[in-house]
Amino acid sequence: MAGFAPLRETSSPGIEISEEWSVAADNISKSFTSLAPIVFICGAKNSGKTTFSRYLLNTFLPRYKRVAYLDTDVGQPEFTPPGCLSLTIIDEATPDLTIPCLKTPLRCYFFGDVSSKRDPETYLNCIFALYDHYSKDLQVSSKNASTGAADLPLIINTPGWVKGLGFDILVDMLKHMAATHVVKINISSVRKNLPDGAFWLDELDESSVKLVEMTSARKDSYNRSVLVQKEARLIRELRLMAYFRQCFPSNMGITTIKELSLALASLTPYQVPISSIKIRHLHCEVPNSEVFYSLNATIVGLAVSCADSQSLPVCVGLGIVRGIDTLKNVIYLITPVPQKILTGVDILLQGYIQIPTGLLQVQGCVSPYMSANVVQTN
Ligand SMILES: Nc1ncnc2c1ncn2[C@@H]1O[C@H](COP(=O)(O)OP(=O)(O)OP(=O)(O)O)[C@@H](O)[C@H]1O
Repeated sequence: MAGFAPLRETSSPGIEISEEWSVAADNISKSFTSLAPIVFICGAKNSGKTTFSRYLLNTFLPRYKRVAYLDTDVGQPEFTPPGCLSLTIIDEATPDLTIPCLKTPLRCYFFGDVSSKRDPETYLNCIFALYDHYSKDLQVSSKNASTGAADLPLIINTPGWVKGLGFDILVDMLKHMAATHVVKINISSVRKNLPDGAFWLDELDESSVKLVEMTSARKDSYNRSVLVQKEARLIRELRLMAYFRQCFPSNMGITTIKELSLALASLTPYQVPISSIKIRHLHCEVPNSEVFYSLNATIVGLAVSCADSQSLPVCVGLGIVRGIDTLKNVIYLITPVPQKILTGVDILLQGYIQIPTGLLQVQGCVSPYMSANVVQTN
């Protein structure tokens, strides 16, 4: 029966891989010219881009051993907390296709927002810089000595914002990147999909890119896409909590949000001398007199400036500004970033990533992040 492609159960509960998906992943992983595949995955919201990316990653790994993953979905990144854009090298399969896991990226930039809407130019600059790092430094260095072919495939997962400015951003990405395959996942609600065909090319452009059009894997008996709506805000908060959970050893027995909020509130923070860092708000201007007030009780990107002033500062992780003492000239910071890396940090990047509300309420004490006298100004 047309449209009722057989579904394969995977080891991940609830995830089924259609034959269309499995054939596509297989064909892409076997297509090898002088370069390993560079696969750009796009499509409507909740169409399954991330799930297919994870599945493709697992398909690539036995063959290539290492896969580069460029995450452009700044609201719900795969391996980093929200607000980050990153390039990660993966060398082991994702055991569960439903659960994202945190990994240390090879390179990361803190964009500081959960959508590219407010500053598409900076967003694209970060993505281009990550892609260029792959194409100029990694793709070349990964060339197989005997075959001369590059052995490091790249998967690019993209956000589900495919209309208006979101569409223009996708086109700009595709024009910058030398993708070998563009995987377009369509859903049954046609008007929500990307345009048919090679939508990123101008009329006279020629391209050798292979366009792989496929449909979302789950369908109902009327062949309509079954889209599982995600609670984006909740997912973001859980990702941030999972990130800051890393401040503690895994055997510490922190299993609830309450336990985590208490543990974070009791953790001895790092003291960062104000004189050793620059503070930069990424998306708005803060008057000098308000900088510390605006910084207090926020999540910041911990960044290291580059010798080349044109390059974007590289983000090594996130921190919670626990308090600021302007008499002692120190900022108190909670972060899972190890001290030896933290000592290289010279910029705190502030954006719109907020402390999850669940962590602000600590039973038994005044919320440590919000107490009125944390910032001393005289
Ligand atoms: N093949 C599948 N089998 C079962 N569930 C699926 C499958 N594909 C996607 N889903 C579910 O649908 C939801 C959306 O999937 P996914 O996150 O992969 O979509 P997305 O296109 O990346 O979303 P977004 O546009 O928000 O980035 C998830 O809950 C996912 O588990």
